[in-house]
Amino acid sequence: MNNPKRYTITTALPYTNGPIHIGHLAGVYVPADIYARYLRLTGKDVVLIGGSDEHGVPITIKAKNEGVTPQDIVDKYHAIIKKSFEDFGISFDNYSRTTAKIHHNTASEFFKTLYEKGAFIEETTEQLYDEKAHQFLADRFVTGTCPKCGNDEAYGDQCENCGSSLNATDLINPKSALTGNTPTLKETKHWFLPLDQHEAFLKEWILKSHKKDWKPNVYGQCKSWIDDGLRPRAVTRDLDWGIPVPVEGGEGKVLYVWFDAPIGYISSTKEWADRVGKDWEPYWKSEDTKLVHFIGKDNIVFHCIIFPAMLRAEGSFILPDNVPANEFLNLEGNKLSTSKNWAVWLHEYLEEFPDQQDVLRYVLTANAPETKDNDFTWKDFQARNNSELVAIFGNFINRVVVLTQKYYDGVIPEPSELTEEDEHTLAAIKAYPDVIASSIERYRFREAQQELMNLARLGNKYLADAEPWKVIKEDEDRTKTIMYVALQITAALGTLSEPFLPFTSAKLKEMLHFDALEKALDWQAISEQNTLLPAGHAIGKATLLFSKIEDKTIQEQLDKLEANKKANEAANKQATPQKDTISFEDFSKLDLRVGTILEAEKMPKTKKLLKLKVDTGLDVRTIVSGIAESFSAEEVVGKRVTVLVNLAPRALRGVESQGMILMTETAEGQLVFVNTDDNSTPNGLPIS
Ligand SMILES: Nc1ncnc2c1ncn2[C@@H]1O[C@H](COP(=O)(O)OP(=O)(O)OP(=O)(O)O)[C@@H](O)[C@H]1O
Ligand SMILES: [Zn+2]
Repeated sequence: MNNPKRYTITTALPYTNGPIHIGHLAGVYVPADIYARYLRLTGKDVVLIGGSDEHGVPITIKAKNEGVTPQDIVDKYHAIIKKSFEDFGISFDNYSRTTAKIHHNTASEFFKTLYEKGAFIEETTEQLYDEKAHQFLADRFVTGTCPKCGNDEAYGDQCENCGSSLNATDLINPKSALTGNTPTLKETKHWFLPLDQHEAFLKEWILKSHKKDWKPNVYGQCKSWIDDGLRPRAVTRDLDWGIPVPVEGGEGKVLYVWFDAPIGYISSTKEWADRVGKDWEPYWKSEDTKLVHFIGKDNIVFHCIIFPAMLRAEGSFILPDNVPANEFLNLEGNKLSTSKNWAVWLHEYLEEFPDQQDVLRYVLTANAPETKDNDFTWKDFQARNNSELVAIFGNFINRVVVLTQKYYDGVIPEPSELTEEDEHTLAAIKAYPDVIASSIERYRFREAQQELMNLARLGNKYLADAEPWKVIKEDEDRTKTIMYVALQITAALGTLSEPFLPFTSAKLKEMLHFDALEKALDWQAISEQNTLLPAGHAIGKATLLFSKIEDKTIQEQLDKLEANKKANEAANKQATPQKDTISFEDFSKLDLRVGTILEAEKMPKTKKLLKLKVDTGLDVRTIVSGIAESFSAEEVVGKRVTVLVNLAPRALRGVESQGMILMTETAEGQLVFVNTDDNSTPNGLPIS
């Protein structure tokens, strides 16, 4: 859309079953924030909308597991999420939540309007029912095998392996997530959005009109959905957590979370408009408004197919101009996961890296999963900080400001004659706003940030070539000109860095005393004005913009991840189920004795086996034991052990083993000897 009058920018509503992690930031919030900040700098009318998504099944399951109410869960995470976004500088104009009254009313009204327009079909169907929990099962309440790809852990609404959207009844071998029971089928009435009736329109709108301007990953997913054939989709659920279905027959039912969540963008806009005294409607209903949804790839179908179908069925709303969905960010080679605690959590980062928001923003943008999944590694984080932010950006600013203070007490000198190189450099500055803008407007934030860094590189190179610290010894006038030109670059960086590095930009503007300038240096000014910082303008002292990150800091983060992984494995390790019952007679067949290991040697060419000589009290015998990965031969000699002495002998790698040493295994995979607690027990005592 050319020259829209206003922009409504929405960001996926984070689900309040956990805090924000770097995947959310890279996929959604950082690019949206860059976009919004850039547009504001160019004087556009922008509203950046966010809020917490607080309904749906996973929250009720989490509440049940923790013995608290769903409201407790969402209150907790909403607070953490909201605060961490603020501290990180995501410049939401409004951040709301779907449990807010304004949202309940808005979503309820929206449903009623569609109902009255006859936009739904009502159907009594057989749904999965858990007889033990006395509850219908949908969405995350059921798991089973995906009919499309065979993934055994598909959910009742979606398979995360192949991305298919499913109905719970599609699952093969469904299981209740509440009780583990195999559900039965029971009749219930629901309202469906007949997506098939919108197919012709969606084909025209997406496949024809947006073939060129939507990202190939987004277009491709939409095409495959449409080519697959769209089917009616239930928009209500049998559940007691959510927005009650506001029509006759809706008792005990709520709106499907994916029906109410995108309406959350509208209610959040209303909340904002009320607060600032504006009219919300143009932001959603006016044809000259550009609506853009920032999301991750798993949300494409909801924003490109289902929500547009809802908006169109309602009739008075505009549709998104673009949905620049990102692919996924991974962490150190593994999928980010809230439930598995495999993440870098924003609220923790903010504590552990105080005043370094921009470093994370920078790295997430430099490595953004714009066209394919990407990996975040702490080593890359360190390298980009040290060799790009510190060595290029920070270094350039620091040198210029320090020299200006040293030579001219911070007052910008009067330039004399400009060389060709100076003219070139000044002309190059003017080109940057458009170059960066063009990338941002095509949602290529990595490329845009690269260009910003190229401007800092240009500054570094200019300074290195011109060598003012040498020239000052012989030519004061020339030095003044060099410093003047270099200072113009610092000023351009002050403005152009704002969308990407807002905290740094603020510090830089402060350092360069932007507020004492006659005319504000907005985006356009950089390309229009010949002089950004005029001679005679006084700047402040150099302050540190970025600092080196040491290996130790990175190692601490890696250790923390490793510890999380271990703790998670331990927590997830389930108690081994009990084996079949045996009789007392069976048990009494086992002859267990107290013994002592007398000798031990590693079996050649094996990883696990130790050959042991064990005093069983009856005799000294050879036992081959698979414990070499946990113990060395030396450390087991003298160990008191429990031995099963009447196990039929068997040959292991050519050595006959005459019995078995009893061991147990910890969650971390460490073997532990089963032992009497009294080390003076004589060998050979039977255990019974
Ligand atoms: N690893 C990731 N990379 C990029 N985007 C992501 C990633 N994880 C989530 N997102 C996006 O962030 C937005 C908010 O995510 P949401 O709160 O729904 O969490 P989610 O998808 O359930 O992820 P998780 O289970 O890791 O918390 C969504 O648009 C989602 O697509
Ligand atoms: Zn699948």
